[in-house]
Amino acid sequence: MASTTTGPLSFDLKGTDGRARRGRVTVPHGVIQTPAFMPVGTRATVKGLMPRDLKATGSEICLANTYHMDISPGPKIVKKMGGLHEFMGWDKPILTDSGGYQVFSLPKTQLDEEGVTFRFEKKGGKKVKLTPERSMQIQQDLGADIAMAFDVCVPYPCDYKNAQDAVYRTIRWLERCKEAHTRPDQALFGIVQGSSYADLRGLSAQLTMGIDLPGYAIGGLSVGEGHSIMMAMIDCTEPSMVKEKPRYLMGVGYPEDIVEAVARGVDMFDCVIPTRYARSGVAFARHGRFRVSNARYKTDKYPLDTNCSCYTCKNFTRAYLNHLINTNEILGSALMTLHNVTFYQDLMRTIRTAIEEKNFEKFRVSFLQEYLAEDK
Ligand SMILES: Cc1cccc2c(=O)nc(N)[nH]c12
Repeated sequence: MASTTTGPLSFDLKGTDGRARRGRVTVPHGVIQTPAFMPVGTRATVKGLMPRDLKATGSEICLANTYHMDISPGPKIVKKMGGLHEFMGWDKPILTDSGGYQVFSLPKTQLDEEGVTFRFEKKGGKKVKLTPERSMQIQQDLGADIAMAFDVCVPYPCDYKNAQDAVYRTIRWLERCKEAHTRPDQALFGIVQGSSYADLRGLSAQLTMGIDLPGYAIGGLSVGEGHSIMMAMIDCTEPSMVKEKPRYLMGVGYPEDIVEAVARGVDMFDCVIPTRYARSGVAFARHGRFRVSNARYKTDKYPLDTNCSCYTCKNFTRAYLNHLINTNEILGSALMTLHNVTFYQDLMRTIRTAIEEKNFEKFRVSFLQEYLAEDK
C-alpha cells in the first residue's frame, strides 16, 4: 500500500481494480474511506439532518461553502465560536468550497484579474468581492480540514478562448491561493478546469500538477454538459493527475455518474442531489429513483427501499412519506434526506468492497443494469 503525506493530509492507496482505486484519506479530524461521497452542508448544516443522523448515514465528511458562510454569519464569528466543527457540532472532517462555483452560478458577477465582484441582492445590492486571498482568509477562519482553491468555473457551453483564459487565470489564482494559504492543519486542493476541450483539460491538469498540493479536484463539470461529455473530460484529465494523491470530482452526481467516474479513477465526490431531491420527494433506491409524492404511493405499505436498513425504511411506509411530502411537513424532508444520503453511502460502501474484491467491473455492469432498468 502506497502512502503519501503532504502537510496535514495523508493518502493511502490501498488497492486498485482496473482504473478504480480503493484508498483512505487522513486529515486532522479523521479518516475518510475512498471512494467517498461528501454530503453538501452549504450553510454549515446538511439540510434536514442533525449531525447524529448524518453520522448514522455513514458519512465521514461533509461540505460547507465559503460564499454562503461569508454572508452569514461571517468567518470571524465562526472562528470566534471555535471554528466550523465546534460551531455545527460535527467532529469529523469538513471540506469547504472556495466560492468559485457559487459566485459563477449567480447573476450580475464581474470578473477581473483581481477576483470576482458580485451584487448580493438581499442586502440592498451590497457589492461583495471574492479574491483568491480573501477566499483563503475565509476558509482558514472557518477551519475545515480541506480548503478548495479559488477558481474560474466557466458555464457550459463555453467558447474556446474564454475556456482557455479561465484555465490560465485559475492557475494564476492557484499560485496566489498557495501563497496566501498558511494554515498548517488545513489541506489546500487545486482544481483542474478546461471546460469541454480535451487539450485544455490536459494543459490545465499538467499546470495544476506542477503545483505541489495534498490533493486535486476536477472542476468545471456537472455544469450541464451531460453524462457522456463528463466522462470524456474525466478521460482527458485523469491520466495527467498524480496517482499518489486523492482526486475529487466536484459537484457529481447521480449514482450512475459516480459509478462510472470511480471506474475512471475518481476518489471523492460531492453533490446536492440526494439532499435536494429528498426535499422535493424524490427517493433513490436500487431500482432507480422515484417520486414518492406521486398518487400511486398513497396506500403503498412498503418502505422506500426494501434493501435499505435506515431509520426511515425501518419505521415508515411510502404512504406516510407521500402524506408528509404532499403536506410539506418538515419531517418529510428529514426522513427522505436520511434515506437518500444513506442510500448514497451504502452505494459507496458497496463500491469500496467491490474494488477490494477485484470485481468492480462486474458490480458496475450489474448495478447500472438494475438501476437504469426502463421498466421501473
Ligand atoms: C461545487 C462545484 C461543482 C462543480 C464544479 C465546481 C468548480 O469547477 N469549482 C468549484 N470551486 N466548485 C465546483
